[in-house]
Amino acid sequence: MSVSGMPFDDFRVLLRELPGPDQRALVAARERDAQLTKPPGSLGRLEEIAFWLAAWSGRSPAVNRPLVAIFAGNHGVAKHGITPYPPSVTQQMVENFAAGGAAINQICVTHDLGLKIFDLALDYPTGDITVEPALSERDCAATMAFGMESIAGGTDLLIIGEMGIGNTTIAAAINLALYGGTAEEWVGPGTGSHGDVLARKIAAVKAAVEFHKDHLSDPLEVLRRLGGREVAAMAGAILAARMEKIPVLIDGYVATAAAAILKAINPSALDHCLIGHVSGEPGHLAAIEKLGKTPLLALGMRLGEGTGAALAAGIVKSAATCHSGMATFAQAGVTNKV
Ligand SMILES: Cc1cc2ncn([C@H]3O[C@H](COP(=O)(O)O)[C@@H](O)[C@H]3O)c2cc1C
Ligand SMILES: O=C(O)c1cccnc1
Repeated sequence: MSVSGMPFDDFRVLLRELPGPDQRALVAARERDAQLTKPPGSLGRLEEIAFWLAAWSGRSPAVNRPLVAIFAGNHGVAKHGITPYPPSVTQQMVENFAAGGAAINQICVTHDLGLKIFDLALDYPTGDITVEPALSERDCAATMAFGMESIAGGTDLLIIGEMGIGNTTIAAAINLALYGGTAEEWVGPGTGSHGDVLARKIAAVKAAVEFHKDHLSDPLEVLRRLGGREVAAMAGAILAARMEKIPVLIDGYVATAAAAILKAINPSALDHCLIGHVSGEPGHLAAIEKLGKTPLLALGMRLGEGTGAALAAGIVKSAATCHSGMATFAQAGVTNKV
């Protein structure tokens, strides 16, 4: 927490002074790529991914300790009947993650990814954003700091996921606050909100942005007023990864909204991130385009938990392995183009 002033001050300073890409590692990766036994460019986006890994890790592309970090939180706005499942499912799914029974567990097994779950005061839902801020500045800053600590055990590829019943409503409110448009454009079914439930979801997002409208020009205020603990922690984790030279894969609609807060403060804040997939949530593609990104996968998934980004981690691992493991023309005795 800041000793100098308000709790957000330290984050404002960090976000002003973000480290840039490592040009030496980038040049070295481009030089090696040109020697590998393939026509130039023939590995398409895999080559770009290898360069991105080099630039943002500061070394030769490698993924040896990928980590899926799932942040879980509960939301006061859920009391408005905006989602078909009760908030108790958040804790139950945290237990399911621990027991190995969720989709994300199986994807982690498939691609040999580490998995850590961070549950954030699940018995204390955030404030109801239609009538009060989700979090105090102190709570929001402390939760961002907690998210920053999530990578302390070390990783070389961070995959950001979440669990929190009601959090597609939160993500829609953040997007409406950051980008404008209408609530209808940003609200989708989430886990399956239709009919009256969907109408209440749209109404809650409208009411929340209307209630806080005089305070939304500062993205950190958008985060604390409309966000949630898992959203604040995801923003902190993405920021910490930048400071520690760890490339990041972002998952679906909710994780993208957390990332958007950082981009709104510093346009270069997500240069070390790729969007793992475009989810089935209708507003996700527009939200990704606002970040100037192109998702790696489009599989019609709409689950969260980091599942889409974890699948994309398999592609990122392949990009690193091709780059580091392929033979050069000279090594293999293959004739290069004349
Ligand atoms: C069993 C179950 C497992 C999940 N895993 C992720 N989510 C996803 O659904 C929630 C967001 O959707 P909404 O805004 O409609 O509540 C988040 O917890 C998200 O991670 C799940 C939801 C359920 C019900
Ligand atoms: O895209 C997501 O992140 C998403 C979609 C539906 C439900 N939960 C998460």
